Formats: sequence, structure tokens, C-alpha cells
Amino acid sequence: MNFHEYPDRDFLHLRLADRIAGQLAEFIRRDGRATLSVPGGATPGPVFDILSGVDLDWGLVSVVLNDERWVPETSERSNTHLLRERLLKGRAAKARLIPLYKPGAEPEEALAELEEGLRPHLPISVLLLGMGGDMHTASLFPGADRLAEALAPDAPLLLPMRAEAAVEPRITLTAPVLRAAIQIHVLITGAAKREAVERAAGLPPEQAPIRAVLDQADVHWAE
Ligand SMILES: O=C(O)[C@H](O)[C@@H](O)[C@H](O)[C@H](O)COP(=O)(O)O
Repeated sequence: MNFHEYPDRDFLHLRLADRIAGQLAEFIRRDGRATLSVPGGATPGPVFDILSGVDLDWGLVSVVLNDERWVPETSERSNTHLLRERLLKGRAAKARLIPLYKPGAEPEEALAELEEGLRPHLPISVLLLGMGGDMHTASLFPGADRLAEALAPDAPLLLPMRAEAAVEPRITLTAPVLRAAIQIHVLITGAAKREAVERAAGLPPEQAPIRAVLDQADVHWAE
């Protein structure tokens, strides 16, 4: 992993947003389009706020979450809700959101349709991931019911995932989809997550799922 340490969180958020925007602009110039995948959770909000104001041809950008909690979009726990509030606004309102949730269905029932919607937007051009203190990323939680399937080289694009730490059922991009991303960034803050990512580097992905992408990743950290 390439570990980048920043003097404070504000600086980290600015520099990372700038880096992501620059990479998206490169993909748009080269391919006429780009796919950005982002996490939910508490950490990335300030990066989204900055990105949403960046002057980019957002109409050529597809945005997909790394994972979604299986709750209606009106829920405060919905990652789609977070995206609409913090990223898909201002200039970035023109970006196209690729859904990872279907109202009224169980994740298993919606899987084929969501996969079909996602496939044309792969590979991911720029992948931003978060990480939990337990070394999970996306919804690849240690001990989750379908973790082994999601880590397998022939995994489908998406899998439903249930884990004690996850609260509600989830749907997640699988390891091969994450690993196929061209640029990979991991955003973490605080001493505990730094220690966790350093520990993960010496563990197998079954114990530390973030390990699946770590060799290819730029890890961005501030206290
Ligand atoms: O839906 C989610 O929760 C995420 O996509 C998840 O993988 C997240 O990135 C980590 O749990 C870190 O979350 P925090 O930023 O809230 O610590």
C-alpha cells in the first residue's frame, strides 16, 4: 500500500477530493466517460461536499456505491440518502447514480436486476473505499455469511451480505470488482484505523477483508 499521512482532516479531504477529481477528468478526456465508486458511512461526507462543487463534466460520470444497507432511501442509514445529500448536488447533480437498492424487494430478489444495471459501467475508474476498525471494507465484513464467495476470483459482481456488525442486510460489490478498479483510494481517520490498516497488511483477506485491495491502494490518513 501507498500510505499518505496528512497534517489534519481538512487538508486530507481537500487533497483527496482534488486527486479524485483530477483522475476522473483524465478518464473523461481519454474514454469520454468515467465510473466513480464511493463508500457510505460517516467518514467521506466532507470529501463529497468538496467534490460536488468541482468543475467537471459530471454528466459523463456514473456513480455507484461500494455497498448499500438494505433500508429505504428515506432512512438516515441509507448510503444512497447520504449520496443524494452530500455528493449528487451542485455541479455533481448531473452525475448518473447506478442503484444498489430496489424498494420493496429482498436483496436476493433484486440482485440480477442491479447487476445488469451495473455491468455496463465497469470497470470502476476511481474507487474510494472506507474501512471499519474491524478491517471490513464495502460490506465485506470478517465473519459475514457470504464473505468467502465475495472474495473468490470468480465472484459475481454483487452479493447480498449479512453480518452481526452490519445491523441490516447489505448488498456489496465483490472483491474482483473492487480489485479491477483502475485507481483505488482508501480514506481513514483516527489512530485506531491506522493501526488496523497496518495490521491488515499482514493478514489474509478472510480475516481482514480490506487486504483484498491493499496492495493496489493509496491509503489516505489523518489523525
Ligand atoms: O455502508 C458502509 O458502512 C460502508 O460503505 C462501509 O464499508 C464504511 O466505509 C466503513 O464501515 C467505514 O465507515 P465509517 O466511515 O462510518 O467509519
